[in-house]
Amino acid sequence: MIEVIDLTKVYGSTRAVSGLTFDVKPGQVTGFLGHNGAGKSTTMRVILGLHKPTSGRALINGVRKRDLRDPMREVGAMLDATEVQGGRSAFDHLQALAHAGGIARRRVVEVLEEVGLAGAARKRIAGFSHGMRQRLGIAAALLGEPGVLILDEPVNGLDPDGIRWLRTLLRSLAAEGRTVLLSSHLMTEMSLTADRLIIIGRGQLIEDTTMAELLSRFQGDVSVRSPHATRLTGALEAAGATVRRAQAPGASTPSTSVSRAEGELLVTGLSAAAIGDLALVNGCAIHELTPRQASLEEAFMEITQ
Ligand SMILES: Nc1ncnc2c1ncn2[C@@H]1O[C@H](COP(=O)(O)OP(=O)(O)OP(=O)(O)O)[C@@H](O)[C@H]1O
Repeated sequence: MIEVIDLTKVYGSTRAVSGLTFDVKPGQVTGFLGHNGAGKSTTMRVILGLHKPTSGRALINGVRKRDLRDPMREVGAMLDATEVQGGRSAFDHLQALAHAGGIARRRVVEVLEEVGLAGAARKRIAGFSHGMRQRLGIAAALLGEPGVLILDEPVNGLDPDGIRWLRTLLRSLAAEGRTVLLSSHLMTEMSLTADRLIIIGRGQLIEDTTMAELLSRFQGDVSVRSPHATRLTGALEAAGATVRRAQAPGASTPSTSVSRAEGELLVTGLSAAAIGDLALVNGCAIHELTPRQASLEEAFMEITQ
């Protein structure tokens, strides 16, 4: 469990975080979203005791990070995978961390296997790709099998296999009852991974909700295909709908005119049922009528505008 309570962090003249309050509960993956500079990393750094709050508190399992009895077994984090010194091997790096945290050597072997770095364990980190460094950072976070995981942009640099692996891993860790907080700018991936969302802007809370609730609030559009697109467009607009012509794949500019040819229309402001009824009344054949849910990216952009 993570609790952020009325947290403010000021750097010189920059108010990075301002009166921020939220909880991150166990058993779920919680996504932490915000535009560049919104204050996500600052919040994570304060939770991890790396930066001192200007006011307010951030607690892990009810206490400040520095007051945890067995920190490596209680919280694991990856903030910036590029910070790791490159001279050592992956094994030596993790072994040093394990030694400092009183963790057995066999766990180092295990975790290297878990993150897919067993084959590169003896290689110098300096020669690692960005994705390998990310995997190493995740390995370090998992070393103590902690109940709380905090990961800042863990997906960066991972290949599609790696992204899928991480998604499965984080979901299974949450299913075991762990607390998982992760930030990412990759909205599609976030929508596949997170159950809850904390969205911040300019250091302040904008949303603290579930993924399902957020998406249900944002009406998607309805995709309509009709050989009578022009007539149908007129009828839909007269009923108050907004109609866009779907862009053909590969087209560089959106088409604003509706041709007489069969075309896909994207309609907002009317339900699929209302569109079907209007089409019937106006004698327009319908070849497809598909409600589309708003994407997390669309919802995020609308909320944070
Ligand atoms: N150590 C620091 N000293 C001074 N200003 C800082 C420091 N760390 C962050 N800031 C400032 O605080 C604000 C919040 O930055 P932060 O890195 O927390 O945002 P973020 O949401 O993580 O952004 P990004 O998505 O770009 O990583 C920014 O204006 C940033 O320039």
